[in-house]
Amino acid sequence: MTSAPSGLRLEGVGKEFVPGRPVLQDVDLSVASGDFVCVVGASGSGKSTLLGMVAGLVPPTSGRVLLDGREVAGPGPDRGLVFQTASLYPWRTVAQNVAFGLEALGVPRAARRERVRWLLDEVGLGHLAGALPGRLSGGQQQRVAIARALACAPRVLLLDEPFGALDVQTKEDMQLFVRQVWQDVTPAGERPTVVMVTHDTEEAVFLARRVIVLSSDPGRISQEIAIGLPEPRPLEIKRSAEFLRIRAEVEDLVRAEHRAHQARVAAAPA
Ligand SMILES: Nc1ncnc2c1ncn2[C@@H]1O[C@H](COP(=O)(O)OP(=O)(O)OP(=O)(O)O)[C@@H](O)[C@H]1O
Repeated sequence: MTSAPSGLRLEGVGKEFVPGRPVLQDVDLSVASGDFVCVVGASGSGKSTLLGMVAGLVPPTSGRVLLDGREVAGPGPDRGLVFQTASLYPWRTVAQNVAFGLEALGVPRAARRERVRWLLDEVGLGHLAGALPGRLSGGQQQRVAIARALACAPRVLLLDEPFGALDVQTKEDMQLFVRQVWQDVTPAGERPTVVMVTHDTEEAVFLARRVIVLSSDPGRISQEIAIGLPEPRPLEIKRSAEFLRIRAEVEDLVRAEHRAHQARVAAAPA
């Protein structure tokens, strides 16, 4: 018996919300288990749609999404999702928010408590376990959302512009944090696969081991750039010549896609 290929695979994936007007077309992508991939591209190129398909929230019009060889047919605990706004349950404490998915899975109370405690320590918020989300800063709320997404030990962590609403310093703290989480997310040290959408090319190059650039009209993968920066990556690496070179390359690609999109919009009949 051969074992199923491990990791995430998109095979000829396309999406049309309006028939005949594809948002995404022929997307082929393989993400090895434990890899960290960032998706960048012009606004409206279909980045969130792509993530939504992996999450199982957006059914593809064509092609298929496979996780460890099994076709994704809907949301599941093997994929954790975090959006730009933390969307925590305001009436539940921090610990209760993190425990939500574990309750839904019927994990016994003692095991739940232990897992939640471990996760809150991991995200540096153990002291706020009993607080309501309204008391937390934006960065803290995103940490809780990430802890909640990790609670069921997902195979894949899907991040959709998770730090887009944060100030620059908090954002950098969160970038270091998410890389740390990626490195030691379970007591066993197992690494989740991370797929993150961001508008911020510096963030993409700092975080990812591979950056995927989407083209527009329809969205397709136009480039895949391996980020060969050394590990671990301190913030200072952002000032290195190699980092700046890769960042400029990614920025040029995204800018070219954006301009091509604008030119097509301008040329389209009114
Ligand atoms: N549920 C939906 N129904 C109809 N059209 C949709 C739906 N979701 C997305 N779209 C359209 O699909 C296109 C791609 O949207 P998507 O949000 O995936 O792009 P994006 O690259 O994430 O954009 P941004 O960078 O601005 O967040 C847009 O034209 C959007 O209007």
